[in-house]
Amino acid sequence: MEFVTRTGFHDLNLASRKAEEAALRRYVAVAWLENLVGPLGISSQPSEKELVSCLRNGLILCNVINKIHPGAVAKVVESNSHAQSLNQEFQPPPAYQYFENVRNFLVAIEELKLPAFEACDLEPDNLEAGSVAKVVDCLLALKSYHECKQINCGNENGYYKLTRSPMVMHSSTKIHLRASSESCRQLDMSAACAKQPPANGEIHKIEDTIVKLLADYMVGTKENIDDNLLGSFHNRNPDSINVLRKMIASCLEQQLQNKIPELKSMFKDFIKESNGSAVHSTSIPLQDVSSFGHFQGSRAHTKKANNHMNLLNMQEIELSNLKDLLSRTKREFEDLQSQVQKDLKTIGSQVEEMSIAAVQYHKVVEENRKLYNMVQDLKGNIRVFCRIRPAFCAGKRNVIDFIGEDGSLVILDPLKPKKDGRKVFQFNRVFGPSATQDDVFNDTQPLIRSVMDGYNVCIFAYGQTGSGKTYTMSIHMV
Ligand SMILES: Nc1ncnc2c1ncn2[C@@H]1O[C@H](COP(=O)(O)OP(=O)(O)OP(=O)(O)O)[C@@H](O)[C@H]1O
Repeated sequence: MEFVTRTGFHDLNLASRKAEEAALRRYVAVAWLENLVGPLGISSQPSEKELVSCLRNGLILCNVINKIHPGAVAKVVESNSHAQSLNQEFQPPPAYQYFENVRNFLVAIEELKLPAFEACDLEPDNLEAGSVAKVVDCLLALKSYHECKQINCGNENGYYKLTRSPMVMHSSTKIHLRASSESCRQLDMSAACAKQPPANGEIHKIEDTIVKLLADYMVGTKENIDDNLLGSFHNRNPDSINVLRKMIASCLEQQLQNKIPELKSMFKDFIKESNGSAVHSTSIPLQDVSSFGHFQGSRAHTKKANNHMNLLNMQEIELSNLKDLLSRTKREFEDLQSQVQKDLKTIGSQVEEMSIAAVQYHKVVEENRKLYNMVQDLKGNIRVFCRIRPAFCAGKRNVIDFIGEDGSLVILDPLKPKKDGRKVFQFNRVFGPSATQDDVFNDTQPLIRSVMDGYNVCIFAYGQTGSGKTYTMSIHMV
C-alpha cells in the first residue's frame, strides 16, 4: 500500500517536483546522446534552451538515429561548420539543414513508432510549455528502443519500455512491464504492441486503457508497483481496485489541469465562491473514478458559476452606475429647485415692485383725472360754440364782419345803418366757414374723455333749418 501513502499530488510542491523530474530526464537524455555520438558541446546538465539549440540543426538527431538504426535517415545534410556549431550552441544553423535533417529524423522516428515531436519544438526562442519535454520523451524513447534492441540482439520486434522517469531506472523495485506472463497484461508502446491485439471483448479494452493510464501515471510520478497488483486487479481485489481508482482519478485530474491551465484558476475561484475561503484547487478530493464525472460536472458548474458571477458583476457595475446617476440627478434636481426658488423670489419681488408701481400709477391717474376735469370745469361747464356755414350762393353779401380768436363775432346787417346794423356776439369759440370737421372735433374730444371718466356731458346743436346742425354733429369720415 505504498502507493496510497505517496499519492500526495496535491501538495504545493508539485510544480517544483515536475521541474526537477524534467531536468533529470533532460540530463539522462544528454548523457545518453554524448555516450552515443560524443561531446555535444553543452554542459552535462543543460537548460532546455541549451539542449534545443544544440539539437536544432538536426545533425545530432540524424547521427543518433542512424547509429541505432543504420540507414534510418538516408541523407544527412552535413554542414562544414558542423564541428564548430557543436561547440557554439547558440549559432543558428542554416534553415535548410534545420528543416531537412529534423524532418528526416521525425519521419524515421514515426517509422519506428516512437513518440515524436514537432519541428517547431526545437525553436529555442519560442519554447512553449512542454515542448522540450516532448523532445526529451522522444530521445528517451529512442534510448529505450536502443537498449531494448541491444538486449534482444538486434531483434527489432522486441519490446522496449518507454522510460518516463530516470528515477524509475534506478529504482530497485522498477516495473517489469515487459513480462510475458499470461496472467499479466503487457504494456507495450511499440509497434509490437499494435501487432498483438488485446484480448477480445469490451472488458479487455477497458482494462488495457486503465493499465496504460496506470503505467503512465506510475512511471510519470516515480511510483512503483509490484507484480501482484495487476493480478490483484484481475482478481477484483477491492484494495487494488481502490488504489487503481485513486491513481487514475488523480492522473486524470493532473492531465486535465495540465491541458487546461485556466482550470486551476477556475477551480480556485469556484471554491472561493462556494466556501467563502481560499482553498487550493488541488485539495479537491478526487477519490475514485466516479470523481471524474463529478469533476466534469464541477467544471460545467464552475463555468455556470463564473457566468453568473460575471453577470452579477455586470449588474453590480450597472447598479453602481445607476446609483451615481441617481445621486447626480438628485443633485441636479436640488440645484434646479434652489434655482427655481431664487427665480420665484426674484419674480415675487418684481411683482411686488410692479404692484406698488401700479398702485402709484392708479393714484397718479386718478389725480390726473381730477385735475383734467377740474380744467374742464374751469373751461366752463356750459360752453357755446358757433359754427358759420359756408355760403351756398356766391353772389350773396357777406354779413360776417369779424371773427375773434377769443370767441367774439361781429355781424353787420346791411339793411340797417352802420351803427345799428353792427351786432357783437361772444362765444367760447367761433368756427368760421372755412373750419373743418376735425377742427370742431378737436375741441369736443376732451368732453368725451370726461364721459369715460364718469362725468355727465351733453352736447347739442341749435340753429335755424339748413344751418348745418346735422352736418356738424355727424361724424365725418374722411
Ligand atoms: N359747414 C358746412 N359746410 C358745407 N356744407 C354744409 C355745412 N353745414 C351744412 N351744410 C350743408 O347744408 C345743408 C343743410 O344742412 P343740415 O341738414 O345739416 O341743416 P339742418 O340745420 O340740420 O337742417 P334742419 O334743421 O332742417 O334739419 C346740407 O346740405 C349740408 O350739407
